[in-house]
Amino acid sequence: MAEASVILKSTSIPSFSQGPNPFTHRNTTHYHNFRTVFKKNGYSSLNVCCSSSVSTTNDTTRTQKVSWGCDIDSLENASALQQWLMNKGLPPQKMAIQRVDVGERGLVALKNIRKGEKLLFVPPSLFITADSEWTCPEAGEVLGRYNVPDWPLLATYLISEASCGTSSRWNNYISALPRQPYSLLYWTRSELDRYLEASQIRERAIERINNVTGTYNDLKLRIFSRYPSLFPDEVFNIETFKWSFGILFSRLVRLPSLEGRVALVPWADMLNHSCVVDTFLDYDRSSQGVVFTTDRAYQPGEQVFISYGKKSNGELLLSYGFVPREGTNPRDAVELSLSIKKSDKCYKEKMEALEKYGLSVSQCFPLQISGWPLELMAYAYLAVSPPSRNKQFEEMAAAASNKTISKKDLSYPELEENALQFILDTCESSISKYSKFLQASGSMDLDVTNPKLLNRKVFLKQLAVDLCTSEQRILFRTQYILRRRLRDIRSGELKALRLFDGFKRLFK
Ligand SMILES: C[S@@+](CC[C@H](N)C(=O)[O-])C[C@H]1O[C@@H](n2cnc3c(N)ncnc32)[C@H](O)[C@@H]1O
Repeated sequence: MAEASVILKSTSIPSFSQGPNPFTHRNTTHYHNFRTVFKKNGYSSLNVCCSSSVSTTNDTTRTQKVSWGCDIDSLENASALQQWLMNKGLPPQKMAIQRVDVGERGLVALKNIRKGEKLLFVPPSLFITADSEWTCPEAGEVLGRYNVPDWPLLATYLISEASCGTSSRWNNYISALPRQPYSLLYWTRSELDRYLEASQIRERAIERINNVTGTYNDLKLRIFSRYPSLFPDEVFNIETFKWSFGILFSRLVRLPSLEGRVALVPWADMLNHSCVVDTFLDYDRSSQGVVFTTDRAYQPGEQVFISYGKKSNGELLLSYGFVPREGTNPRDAVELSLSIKKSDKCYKEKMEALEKYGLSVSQCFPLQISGWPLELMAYAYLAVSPPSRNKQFEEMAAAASNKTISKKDLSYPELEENALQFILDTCESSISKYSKFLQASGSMDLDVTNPKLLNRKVFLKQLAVDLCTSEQRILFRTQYILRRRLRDIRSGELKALRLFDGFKRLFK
């Protein structure tokens, strides 16, 4: 099964458009306690309870107080969901929703499951897609007239259905969704600045929050404000949009066998992620349902996992709100931001060359424990190139871009040492930012008097500490490799110099 397609995909939503954005994990038992404390103390920044007076067809329930979703580990709502799904055509399952160590609730094997077995078989009548029927059809018609793309449409649909309470056919599903999905969408700007200052994920989170806010503002301006009786502020507001986008980021599935269509697939979305598992959800034409094929055997009582895709810890935190335990994610990566110095004599020429290939003077490249991409080295060559190299600027910029098929494996032996030193310097300055945060984190936020706030801070800080520790680990490894390579180059040069001196003396 093609990986990119089957992941529970995330998307950045630059106002009404969607750009896929890949994702992975494993054992995160240690978060469980934090989450439990966090929830038990009742913190919820998103108290999405609305009591709105809306007079649309079929809307008496909208006038009642509606609570959206449930506590993340609520089994009561989950078993009602399971029962409802069975009544609506979900075939008998070899798994059941249970409380689990990794991921709060998950699907646990009831019987022996073989490797290579197909599971789930969720029929299309149970998917939520952009074509699903609206309990309030007038609202659906309006969005249809405005050609709202899938993501904002589904976000609005979820809110609309949630506000319809028991009149919605999805009531059981929505009641079992988490009231507050744990993604970075729910972090405030000051929390992002405080806890994720060292990590590039902070920028991604800010961008995502801005995209969600921009999408909501756009919908409000163009549609909601024109039809206030269909889309009242009390129901369709930024808080509820953050909730619905949080649900989409953490649960929406892209189905490659249905031309990459996106859908919420109840039941399938109770599966948690593992980095060591290599199986994804997809639509199976022969059985006409969403399935996945196990890549290992499970015994009764064991939690069954899928993969959300090959994602770094930062990407998992961004969309899913968890960080795998250190060293367990082989796809983990950290973004290193390289920049051309303003004082560079060829700053303008280099900038122009980069812009030609869709890059900028400040560019991020992913480092992994196993190494760095060729594009990063090409960028470093450009950054350290003297003016005499200006004929090669374009070639370097092209190789630094992943948008071209030009030769990437550039070799400029005379520039190599400077290029590696440039990457090392950037890497070390990034390491020191992480060290500063990790050292300060021990004493951070102990002064909070409000216990609910304290729990939230402890929880978010722990996530940030775990993320920063894993990202710093990759940087340390990169630092080690760079230092070794530089030492080899320098000792090779030294040898050559000694040899040259020896020859000189001989000829004298
Ligand atoms: C598709 S849902 C899976 C079902 C979810 N556990 C539930 O109870 O609704 C994705 C969410 O599950 C949790 N999750 C999934 N895999 C996890 C893992 N390996 N460790 C911790 N949490 C995980 C995260 O909260 C994530 O946002």
